[in-house]
Amino acid sequence: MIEAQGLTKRYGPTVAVDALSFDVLPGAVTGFLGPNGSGKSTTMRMIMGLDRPDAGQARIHGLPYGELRWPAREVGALLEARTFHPGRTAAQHLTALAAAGGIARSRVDEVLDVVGLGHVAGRRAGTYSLGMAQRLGIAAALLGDPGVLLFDEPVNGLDPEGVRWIRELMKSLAAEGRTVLLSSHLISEMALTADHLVVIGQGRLLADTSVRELTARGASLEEAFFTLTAAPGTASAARKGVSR
Ligand SMILES: Nc1ncnc2c1ncn2[C@@H]1O[C@H](COP(=O)(O)OP(=O)(O)OP(=O)(O)O)[C@@H](O)[C@H]1O
Repeated sequence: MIEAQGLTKRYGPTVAVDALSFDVLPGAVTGFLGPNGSGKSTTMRMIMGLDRPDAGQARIHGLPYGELRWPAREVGALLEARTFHPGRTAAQHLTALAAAGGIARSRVDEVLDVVGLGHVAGRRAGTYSLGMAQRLGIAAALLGDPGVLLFDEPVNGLDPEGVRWIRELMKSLAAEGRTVLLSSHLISEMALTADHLVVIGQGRLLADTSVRELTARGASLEEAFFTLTAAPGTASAARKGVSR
């Protein structure tokens, strides 16, 4: 389980995340939706202990990331693709991560197979396409077999087969009882993948509800999303005004 309580992050005058509270429960895919710049990545970074909140707290299994005993075995995240050394092979990259995280070496081959990179594991990761790099990032997230997983835009750069693969992977991870938080800009994809949604705008919570409930508010999930995120003065809000 992930808990965010009053999470707040400022960058100078910008309030990136504003008193944000939500829980992410196990056994479901929770979609994390919001317009560009609404604070999704910053929130995920605070959950993973990479950014320090100015106020509030994020906890995983009841503890801040920094207090987890074996963090790599409790939580895995894909926050950015290409966080590997380009000169290392995928197998070398994952082996180094396994050693640092106290994870058995045998997991490296297992996760390479799960993400479909087994046949190119000996190639330098710097030569990978964006889609292959995303798969390597997912392999790294899965390496410690963690119960909590965060994925920031994992379908970026993936072809249709890859997008479908991600959808099925997310669902199967949730079906195994894991906690899965997934951000994406693709609302249609979210409608197919997520069970629950946390929607934010300008760093604030706009909705914390099931996909079914939010979809029922409008003609489609996309319409419901636009209605929810339409801030005064935006093009989207103007469109709404005209239609009313
Ligand atoms: N390191 C930083 N320094 C200054 N401002 C930042 C920094 N990181 C994020 N921000 C600002 O914080 C706000 C939230 O950004 P964030 O990347 O968390 O949003 P996001 O919802 O993930 O966006 P996107 O969907 O475009 O990836 C934005 O206004 C962004 O410009």
